[in-house]
Amino acid sequence: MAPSALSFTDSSALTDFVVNKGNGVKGLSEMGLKSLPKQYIHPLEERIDEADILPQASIPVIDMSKLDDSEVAKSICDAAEKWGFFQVVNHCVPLEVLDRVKAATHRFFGLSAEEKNKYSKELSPSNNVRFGTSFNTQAEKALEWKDFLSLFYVSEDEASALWPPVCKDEVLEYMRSSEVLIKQLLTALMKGVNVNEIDEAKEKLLMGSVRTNLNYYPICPNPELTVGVGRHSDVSTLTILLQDDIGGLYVRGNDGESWIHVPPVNGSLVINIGDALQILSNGKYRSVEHCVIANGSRNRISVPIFVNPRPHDIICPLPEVLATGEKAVYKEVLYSDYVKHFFRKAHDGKKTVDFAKMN
Ligand SMILES: COc1cc(/C=C/C(=O)SCCNC(=O)CCNC(=O)[C@H](O)C(C)(C)COP(=O)(O)OP(=O)(O)OC[C@H]2O[C@@H](n3cnc4c(N)ncnc43)[C@H](O)[C@@H]2OP(=O)(O)O)ccc1O
Ligand SMILES: O=C(O)CCC(=O)C(=O)O
Ligand SMILES: [Fe+2]
Repeated sequence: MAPSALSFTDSSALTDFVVNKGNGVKGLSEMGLKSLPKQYIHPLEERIDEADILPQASIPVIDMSKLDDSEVAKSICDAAEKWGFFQVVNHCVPLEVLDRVKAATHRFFGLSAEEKNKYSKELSPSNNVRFGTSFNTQAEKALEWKDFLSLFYVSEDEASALWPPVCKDEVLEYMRSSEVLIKQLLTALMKGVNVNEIDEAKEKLLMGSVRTNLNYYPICPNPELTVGVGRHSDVSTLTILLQDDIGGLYVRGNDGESWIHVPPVNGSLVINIGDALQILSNGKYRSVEHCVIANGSRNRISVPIFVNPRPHDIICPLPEVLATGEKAVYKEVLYSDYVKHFFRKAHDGKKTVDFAKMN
């Protein structure tokens, strides 16, 4: 039997229900809590202050149907330099594929806690398939109001055998259908840093591994006191993010203080530069801090595809970028060390990239 909200005055009972038993924050939300458990209350400085939101500002929306026009490639590079974020419309990923993966995400989170918990860190048949809640519950001072399923693609065989049957086909279809878009974006971005041809080695370095997360942000009793996802930058090369029609993703403005909302645009995908591309481009392209607020009236989902180097790749500024005599800002780092560093701490804004800074 599920415990009542009152029994959560004991912190270990809450951890047991949410984390160990696999109920997640969805389980908490569905208990109809009237107030947010204290474990989810974030300090004021970690929540978005309304006064810092720039209502008039917006990240660029780029029409991919005009990709042959050199101005479009230029606008992709400009957006990656200036904002680190943009949305694409009229891209080549079929809208039905996006609808199917959104439905599959709802199906996965609609499973019982017991079913979802079969993919928890402790019980999952593979390290590459993980259901969890918040980000790193061991390292965090305050928990985040989000459950997730993380699927690191290794092979068709592993995905077929070990990914949850209720969503695996749809996630694989979404991943496969995004490949052309990913190559189009990387081709444009590489031209902007004097890499005119992406050979096999470069392709592996830029997009040799892919992780897809399914995120679920259930209705929250006091959304203003917590966060859905805390301030962070992605550690990917780039991220292709599918969001539903609810909104709540905010991107840091160029002044380092303000926040800009990323409004849901029907059929669009949000693209953001990750730390790996910031490092490879020696800082020309920016991985920008972002966060997600919690919602008091609707359950939100999002489905990011993180396009990454392979775990055993060494990342550092590309020779083509340094050919002009520019000094390297980042040193050589083993990509899996970089990712482990990110996963082992709580979200802390843009601090992860310091791990790769030249001393
Ligand atoms: C969940 O909320 C999130 C997630 C994010 C993610 C943003 C991204 O940009 S994800 C893209 C990251 N890139 C890759 O995954 C590709 C490269 N992969 C690797 O290098 C490896 O697969 C590895 C991730 C390092 C795992 O290698 P492995 O040998 O299996 O190492 P472990 O010792 O098992 O794990 C290391 C460390 O990381 C933790 N961890 C592993 N996978 C996940 C996961 N999917 N989610 C969370 N944490 C994970 C694992 O627990 C280990 O920590 P310990 O403390 O247990 O040692 C953005 C925002 C969000 O809110
Ligand atoms: O849910 C979103 O809109 C963004 C989630 C995110 O930033 C992430 O999973 O890295
Ligand atoms: Fe992110």
